[in-house]
Amino acid sequence: MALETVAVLGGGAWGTALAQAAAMAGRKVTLVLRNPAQADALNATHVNEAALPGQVLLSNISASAEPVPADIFILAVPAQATRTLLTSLDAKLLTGKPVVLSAKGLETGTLARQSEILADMAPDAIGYVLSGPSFAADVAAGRPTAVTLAGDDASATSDLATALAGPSFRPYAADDRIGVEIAGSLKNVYALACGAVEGANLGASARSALIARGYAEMARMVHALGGSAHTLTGLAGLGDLTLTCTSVQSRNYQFGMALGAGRRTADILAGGAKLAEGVATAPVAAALAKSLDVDAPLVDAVDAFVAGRADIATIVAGLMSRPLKREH
Ligand SMILES: NC(=O)C1=CN([C@@H]2O[C@H](COP(=O)(O)OP(=O)(O)OC[C@H]3O[C@@H](n4cnc5c(N)ncnc54)[C@H](O)[C@@H]3O)[C@@H](O)[C@H]2O)C=CC1
Ligand SMILES: O=C(CO)COP(=O)(O)O
Repeated sequence: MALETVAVLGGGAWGTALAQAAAMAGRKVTLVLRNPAQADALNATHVNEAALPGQVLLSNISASAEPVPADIFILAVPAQATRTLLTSLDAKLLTGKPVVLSAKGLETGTLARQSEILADMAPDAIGYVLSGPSFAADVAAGRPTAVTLAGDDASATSDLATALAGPSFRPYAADDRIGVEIAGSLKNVYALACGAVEGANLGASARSALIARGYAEMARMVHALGGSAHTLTGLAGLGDLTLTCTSVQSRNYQFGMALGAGRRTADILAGGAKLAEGVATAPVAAALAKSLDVDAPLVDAVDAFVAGRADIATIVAGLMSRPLKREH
């Protein structure tokens, strides 16, 4: 199958960074933005000022306000917008094509993973998921980055990884889409918690405890959904969990810091906060855990905290007074 041309749908920070990665890999890339003026400006300046200010994009990237045919599609809109985006597309465009899902979140209402949304909306597309420790600014600037790319067919996934790999962007092929998607979605929820720990000055020890117990919770969820907990040892699991849960560069971590410092979710959102996927995913993850009968005290705690149903002192007291148990 030809893997020469790439259409990236979604021209925010991550879509722009993935367009740059694919261009560095030698592909001919079209970045599809919904704002025609932004597409024109990108074509004129080779900078997507709204998404990655000052970052010069390679010349084999062009922008379009209309979806174009391509050998590879990459979807890079927020998790809650993926279904809307797919609704607006002619599904025939994606028939038989690899479609790389790069959003990290679970859908409100349906509890769906991104690949479930794709299967629903474009059943003839071939779904892959890409996730791992990778800030858009790092990827776009050519700083070394490694991610997981998971798909059902091992040989086709390796070919796709090769088509997207460049000197500074290294996708590792994998086969567990469930594990990768749950890891990418839940790490944002735990990053809110870890940011809150920092915002409330609860200490680095508490943050590491959250990371480790979050990892255990993630493993229970992946197992219950039929994925492999082993996936979590990789880039999409351990890699992204540690990055997002320890870095103030993470938007989820920043949102958590604001909550931990005493601000309310509605006020932070009203203040024009950057996208923090964990805010929408926390209640969905809590509902999913409940439906699977999975014990998920941290997801439940973040859900309650973000929704303003409990303050941080009450949440910490609740978590610390749970019955003692064996670690594994
Ligand atoms: N920024 C980063 O470092 C990384 C982001 N991601 C994930 O990528 C996804 C997107 O994040 P960002 O690009 O960073 O967010 P962003 O806020 O920078 O950009 C989102 C873009 O999606 C566009 N959009 C929203 N709804 C749309 C629709 N219905 N149709 C077309 N375009 C639409 C917006 O106009 C905006 O350009 C999120 O799930 C995020 O977790 C993953 C890895 C790294
Ligand atoms: O997913 C990311 C890094 O891997 C980006 O995290 P934030 O969305 O929290 O900035």
